[in-house]
Amino acid sequence: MTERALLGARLAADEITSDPTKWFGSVPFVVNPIDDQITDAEAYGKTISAVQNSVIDAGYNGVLGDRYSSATEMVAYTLAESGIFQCSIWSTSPSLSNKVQFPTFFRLVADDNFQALVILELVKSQGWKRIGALVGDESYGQGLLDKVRSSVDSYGMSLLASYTFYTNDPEGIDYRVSQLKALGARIILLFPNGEQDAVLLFRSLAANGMVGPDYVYIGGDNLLEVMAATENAADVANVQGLLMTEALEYSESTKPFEANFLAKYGRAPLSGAVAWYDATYAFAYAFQKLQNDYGYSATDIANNRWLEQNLNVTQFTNFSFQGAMREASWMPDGDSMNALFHVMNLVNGTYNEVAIGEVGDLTITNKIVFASGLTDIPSDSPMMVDETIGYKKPAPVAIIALTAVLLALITVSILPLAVFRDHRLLKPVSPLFMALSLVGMLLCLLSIFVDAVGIPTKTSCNSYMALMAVGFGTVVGGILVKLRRLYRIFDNRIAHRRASPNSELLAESGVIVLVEFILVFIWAGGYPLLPQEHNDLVAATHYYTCESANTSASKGLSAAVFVYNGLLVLACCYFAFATRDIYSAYNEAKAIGVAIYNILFCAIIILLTTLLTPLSPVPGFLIRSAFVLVAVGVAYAALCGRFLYSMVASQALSDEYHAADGGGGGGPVGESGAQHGSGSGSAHSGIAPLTPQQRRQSKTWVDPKAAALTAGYKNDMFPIRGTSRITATSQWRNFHISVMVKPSPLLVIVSEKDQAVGLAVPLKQVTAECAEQEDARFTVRWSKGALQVQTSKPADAQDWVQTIQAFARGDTRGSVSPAVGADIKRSEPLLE
Ligand SMILES: NCCCC(=O)O
Repeated sequence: MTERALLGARLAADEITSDPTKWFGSVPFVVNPIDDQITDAEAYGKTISAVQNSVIDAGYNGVLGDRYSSATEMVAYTLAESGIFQCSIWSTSPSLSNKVQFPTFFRLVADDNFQALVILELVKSQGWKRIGALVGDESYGQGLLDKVRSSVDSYGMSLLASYTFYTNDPEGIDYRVSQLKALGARIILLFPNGEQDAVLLFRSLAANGMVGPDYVYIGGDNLLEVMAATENAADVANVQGLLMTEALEYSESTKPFEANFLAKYGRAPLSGAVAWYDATYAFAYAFQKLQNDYGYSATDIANNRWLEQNLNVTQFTNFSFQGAMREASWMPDGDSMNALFHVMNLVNGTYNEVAIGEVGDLTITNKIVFASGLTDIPSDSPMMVDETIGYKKPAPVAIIALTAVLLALITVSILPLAVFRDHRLLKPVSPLFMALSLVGMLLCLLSIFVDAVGIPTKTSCNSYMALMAVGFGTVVGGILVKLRRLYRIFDNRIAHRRASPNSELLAESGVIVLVEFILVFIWAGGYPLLPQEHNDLVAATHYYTCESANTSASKGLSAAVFVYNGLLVLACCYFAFATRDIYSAYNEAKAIGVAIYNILFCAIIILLTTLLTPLSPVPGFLIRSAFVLVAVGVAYAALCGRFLYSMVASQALSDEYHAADGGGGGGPVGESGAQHGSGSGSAHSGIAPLTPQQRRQSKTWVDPKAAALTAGYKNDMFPIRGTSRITATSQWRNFHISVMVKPSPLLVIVSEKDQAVGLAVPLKQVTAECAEQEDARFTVRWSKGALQVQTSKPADAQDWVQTIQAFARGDTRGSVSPAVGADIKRSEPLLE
């Protein structure tokens, strides 16, 4: 018996003893505390023996207590055979109403069926409809939960979930708390067994981020003990705004009791004291009734002679009296006729009454102050944050605007590639492959628009996947084919003999993209992506994803697409590295390397952020799209933009020159002062050079190569490497190479980049040879050097060897090959 119980009961007993005329004469009425031996559930055996030895055998006439229902049940069970009655003011489990099990138990407090309904009425008064419950495993909580569970429907509410937890399983408490959080419960009923598990529960709620303005906790009356204990202050502080129902004890009618209590003990009574006071009087009235009904004396009562009557609880409690709280009377099962409650609200460590009443008549007396410190009623559901992307939010709009600009630039770029495909600055870097890359880039950019859709559809989900896969494959496939072409021309000693024609390279790109198409068709056709709406109740977010109904197949196909494209990128990186030192007029290999390394970097960032980081949809979209834009932007600049810019700049320079020259013939020497692959030493400028047919039709046109041969002169520009004072041993660099008969037979090599760098070797010292018939390279050797010269086709190489040999002999006609003699075309560009 707690001190507050003992003080309340003793006040009543002393009053009874001090009024012998009214009560029991000289027989004193005494209340003694007996240790119920309860420390935990395992101690119930001790409780039973304590009741047997210290109550029944000791000849007590009645029992006040116990507190918690589980202990009270053990006491009542033990007392049943003896016929000794027991009254509790605190044990509220409905199970104690069972008079078969607990025939001598009665109570001066309403059972929890009433408390549960008052709690539901409180919930209803705030407009809440969704509740959750965390419940201890003992009789009290389970009883409350049973009533809540069976009554929510009639209150128009739903119990999202109820979890029973165990004091000896703290991890289980955490798990159950997190489960409730995942269900989005915001209004949560707490029915712990007692102080110990209530504190564990409070800690778990805090650890799971379930305290604060979004959450409301409502407990039953046993939370009072938890709240009262000062050692729990830190844990209790976490559940500010907590609401707690409690049997109504103190009111205007208890003022006389409070005054007497204060006068006797020098302090105000605590919760429970007045109820124990009334319970003590209940026994006095019951014994007095026994005297009246059966003629027992006070001593007979004290000696338990009345037990011979074998009274049941209905007979024993068949009276009423005006208690300190209110009139006390009982139902036939010994439960109190009174079921008045009030609701307390925890605000900054104090408890304010906010509601009072009974089932069907609960009145809100004061506004509830919630954990926010405000009286605004929190929602019973998470306030879902809209995480859909859409075309209206500022950040996605910015990305979409950038995408639109890049998309327009790339679209506009395709036209000049087609119109000026033979321009001297475009043709060497293959406008066809530029256009192919641009189409791939366009597809990637279009995927951003589709990705940004607010509410995805089956079409948008699969379109995004298809656009990204095919677009990526087209860009990277084109790069791979192009790099491999460079590699074959310059580094692969076996393959270099034959540069791949465009048709072959187009076919290779087509095969790469075809594999992407096949994967996309299998995916979209067999396991299509479907929009999935998500309401994440833990993060309180609403968003959509695209997922296949067959997760395994979808994951497999996703992995196949990633692996395939990853291998393409790795192959590109290999060829980019292998061809990094290839020199060309436009540093083409290096530019492609920059593009592919950048694509690899962006792809890795996108993959890492997509797979490893749990990003919410909008940030995920922003990162994904930003890196697609970077990848496409850099690839565009490196693979296409800079050539178009050079062409436009070159045209502007040409126009300026023509304007200054009055529009007369001739023009400036092309970019960097060198024609690119002219066959005879005459530089071409402008956008559209004359075709061979146009040249032949011109009255003034003279076959330049034939003329040059007749004149004993031949020149061109080729990549050259080897041992000499002006060449690199292994890196190809462009040089003008000339052979001439006059003024003396010479081989002259001049750097394309720096015309001050050159050398001249008498042809008599030079030997020239093609290693093999099909080789597009030829070698020139003299006493101090040996150079490899890379032409674009074997016929050119042989022609040069024959020319060098003929000029060395002083023969200016011996070099004319049948093909050259028939139609001397402008040489094919070096790199293409
Ligand atoms: N009325 C709250 C006391 C708890 C219990 O009955 O176990």
